[in-house]
Amino acid sequence: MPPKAKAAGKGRGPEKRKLAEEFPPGEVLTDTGKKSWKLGAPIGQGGFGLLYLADENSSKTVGAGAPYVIKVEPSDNGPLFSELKFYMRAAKPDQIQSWMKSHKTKYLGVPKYWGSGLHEKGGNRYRFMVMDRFGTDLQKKFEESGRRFPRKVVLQLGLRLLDILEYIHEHEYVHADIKASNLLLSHNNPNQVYLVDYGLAYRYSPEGILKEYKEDPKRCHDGTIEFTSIDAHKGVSPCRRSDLEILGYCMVQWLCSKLPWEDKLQDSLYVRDSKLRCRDNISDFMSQCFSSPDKPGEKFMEEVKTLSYTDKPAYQKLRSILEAGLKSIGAKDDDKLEFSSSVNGVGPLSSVEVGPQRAQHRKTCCCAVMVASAFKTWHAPDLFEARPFKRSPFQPPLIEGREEGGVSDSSSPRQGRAFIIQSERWRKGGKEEGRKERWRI
Ligand SMILES: Nc1ncnc2c1ncn2[C@@H]1O[C@H](COP(=O)(O)OP(=O)(O)OP(=O)(O)O)[C@@H](O)[C@H]1O
Repeated sequence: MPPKAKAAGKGRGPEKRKLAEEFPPGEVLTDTGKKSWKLGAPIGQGGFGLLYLADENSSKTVGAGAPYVIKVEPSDNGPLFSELKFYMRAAKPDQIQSWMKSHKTKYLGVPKYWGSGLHEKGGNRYRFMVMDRFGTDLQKKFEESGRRFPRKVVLQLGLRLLDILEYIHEHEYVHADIKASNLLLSHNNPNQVYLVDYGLAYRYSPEGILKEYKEDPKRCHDGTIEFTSIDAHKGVSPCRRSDLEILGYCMVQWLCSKLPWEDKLQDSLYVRDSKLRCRDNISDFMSQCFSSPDKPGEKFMEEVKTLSYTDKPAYQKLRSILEAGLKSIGAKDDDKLEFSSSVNGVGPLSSVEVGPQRAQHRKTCCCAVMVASAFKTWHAPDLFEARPFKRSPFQPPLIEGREEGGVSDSSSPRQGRAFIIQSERWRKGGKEEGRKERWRI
C-alpha cells in the first residue's frame, strides 16, 4: 500500500521496514536473465534498503564512475516489488529506444531497467533491480540556488517532464510523486534530467482499461503533501491530470520559492482546501505566489484544470504553452539546463517573504555545499549515525513528516570538525522522533 502523505523534500515517513544488510564491494548478483552484476560502494539509502554502484561482472573492481546502480531490499518488503513492476512493464531499454526514435527525441528522462532478481546471503533473501546510475538531485540544486530556479530552466524542466509523463502515461502508468528530489541529473551530462522513484507509480489503465473515479476516505492525501493532487487529497487513485497538476505546483514552487500552503503542511485538510481554492481561482492563486503582474504558469494550470479524471492530456498544447513562456522571456529551449540565476536572470518576484533567519540558513547551507563538494569524497568511508533530535540554530522547524537535508558545516561529537553530508529527521504526531546524519570528516 502506498504510504501516507509525507512532508517536504524527500522520503516517506519512518515506516518499520526491514533494511537490507550492507554487502561488501565485489559481491556478485545474478539476475533472472542469468546475467551477473558486481556491486561497488553503497551510494544511497532509501526507506527500502540500500543503493549500490554496480557494473557488469568482470575481474575489475567497480569504481566511482560505474554506469549502473543496484537497489537491494529484503525480498518480503513491498516497495521495490511495485517499483520493479513499473520498470519491467515500461522501462526496458528497447521500449525507450523505440519511443525516442518514433517521437524524434534526443533523450527521454525515464531510467532504463537492466535486470532484476533474488539474491541469497546468510540465510536471507533479497530482491534487487539494476538501473541507470545518475548524479545529483534537483532538490539539492534548488537549495544551492537559494530555493529559486530561473524561469528558463523551470520551463525547460516542464518540457522534459511533459515528454517523460507522456511516455509513462502511454505505458499505462502515472508517477504520482513528481518533485525536485525525484529528479536526478544524468551522471555524465548536466543537461539531462531523469524522473526516478516509481514506488508510488499507479497503473491507471491496465490493458488499456481506465480506472473509474472512486473516492476512498482511507487513502486520502497520498503522495508528498505540498505537491500532491486534489484527486489524491480526496483518496482517489491518481490519473494523468494528477501528474500534470503536481508538475504545475512544482514549477510554481521552483519559480517563487514557496507555495502558499507550505507553512501549514501538517494540516492536510488546509492544504487540500487551499488547492481547491487555487483551482477555483487560478489567477488569485498566482497573485499569492508572484508579486509582479506577470504570472507565469497560469495558462498551464488553466489547461490542466479542463481535464476530467479519464481525459488524455493535450501534451502538445501544454508544450506550446511552455514554449511560448520561453519566447516571452527571449529564450529558447537550447537543451542547456542552467540552474544559477546569475546565468539566466532571476524569475518574477515572489510574494512569499523569506525571513532573515531562513535566508541566513540558506546562505550557510550554500557555503557548506560548496566547501563540502570540494572534498569530493562521497565514496570514502563515512559515519552514519542516529542520535537524538537537536535542531541547529539555522534549521527551520520540521512540522510533521520526514525531511532530508543538505550539507552543513558542523562538529562531530566523536571526530572533531566535520560536514553533515546528508541529514534526515522526522516528526510524527507532533513529536520529534529522531534524526540521522551522514558525516564527512
Ligand atoms: N539511479 C540512481 N542513481 C543514483 N542515485 C540514485 C538513483 N536512484 C536513486 N538515487 C538516490 O539514492 C537515494 C535513495 O533513493 P530511492 O529512490 O531508492 O530512495 P528514497 O526515495 O529515498 O526512498 P523510498 O522511496 O524507498 O522511501 C536517493 O538519495 C536518490 O536520490
